[in-house]
Amino acid sequence: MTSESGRIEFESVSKSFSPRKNVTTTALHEISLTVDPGSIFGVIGYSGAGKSTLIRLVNGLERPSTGRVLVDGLDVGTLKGRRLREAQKRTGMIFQQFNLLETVKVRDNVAMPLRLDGVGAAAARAKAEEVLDFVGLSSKADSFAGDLSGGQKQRVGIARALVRNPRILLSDEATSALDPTTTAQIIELLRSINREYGTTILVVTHEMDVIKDLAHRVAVVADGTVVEQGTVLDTFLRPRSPITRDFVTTVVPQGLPDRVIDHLGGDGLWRLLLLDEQVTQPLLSDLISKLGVEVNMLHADMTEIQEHTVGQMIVKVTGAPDRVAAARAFLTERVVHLEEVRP
Ligand SMILES: Nc1ncnc2c1ncn2[C@@H]1O[C@H](COP(=O)(O)OP(=O)(O)OP(=O)(O)O)[C@@H](O)[C@H]1O
Repeated sequence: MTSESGRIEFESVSKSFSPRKNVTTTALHEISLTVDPGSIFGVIGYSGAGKSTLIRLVNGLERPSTGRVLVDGLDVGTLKGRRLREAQKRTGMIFQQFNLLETVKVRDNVAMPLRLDGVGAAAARAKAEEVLDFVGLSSKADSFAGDLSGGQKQRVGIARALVRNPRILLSDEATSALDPTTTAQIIELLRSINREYGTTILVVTHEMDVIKDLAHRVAVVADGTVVEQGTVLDTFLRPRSPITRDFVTTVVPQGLPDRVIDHLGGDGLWRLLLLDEQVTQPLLSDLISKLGVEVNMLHADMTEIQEHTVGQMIVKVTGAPDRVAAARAFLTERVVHLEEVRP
């Protein structure tokens, strides 16, 4: 297997379900996406957007109605029997509800995929212990899975997903049942798997925080279609569609209360985004001293996105109309993004 393996391509993929006669649900419509080998790709959408269906197409748990899903060039939707099982070994999967056998010991849960592949008990056990060590759970190998905390169960789920050395890890809302601290630990573990093994990770989630902390690229899905895709940083800085804006707002609140906007509204009420060294500039003092305007700072925050610092300020600039226009031009030069604030 080369380090270039682990590529996933969706080529105009649609998927419909017909659970009953005369009833058809289109879960995915004309999806085209490429997930590069060794990257972490996030898919975000609300409940029912088609995320689980999308991820299940990658390991052949669902087949496209039209279009193709290629894993390292292999058209997964056409495979059957032994060839499908071989392809499925390239992908591991983790789930929101962990899907462990609760009354089975942790070590045996992890070794299970290898035992089902026909690997001998001793070799399967040795490999299970190796991956349990990687996820930091060696000490729980003899515990029953049902006796572990949620975060520990997800570590076991991850160990089980890694036991066949997959080139791709699929994560279906893997942190959605966990508290914020445990979520951060699981995200760090997934990042370390990506770093150390070059494993491609495809993660579906409804939480923009997870995208921010984990993914390199993101696609936003709504009603079975991709409404926007790009790098995570760019998506946070310049969300284009309303739904993407809504997701970004859950991490970087973008508004002021409407009452405040109504009170201050009109020209000069701006939201500024600053990137990396821009956040340490004496921006507002320069603005005041060079352009002679008044500046009222209404909101400021800072966050880390993909090893970049992103600062946000909402300001109200007042002065003569030509001075306010000059202030706008001055700021546009010095920040990465400026927009009017409206209710
Ligand atoms: N096996 C199935 N039979 C019939 N309809 C299905 C099936 N699987 C999914 N659907 C439908 O396809 C649409 C997308 O479902 P999917 O589970 O992929 O969405 P999701 O974004 O993962 O949502 P959630 O986060 O709530 O699981 C929904 O309307 C769902 O009812």
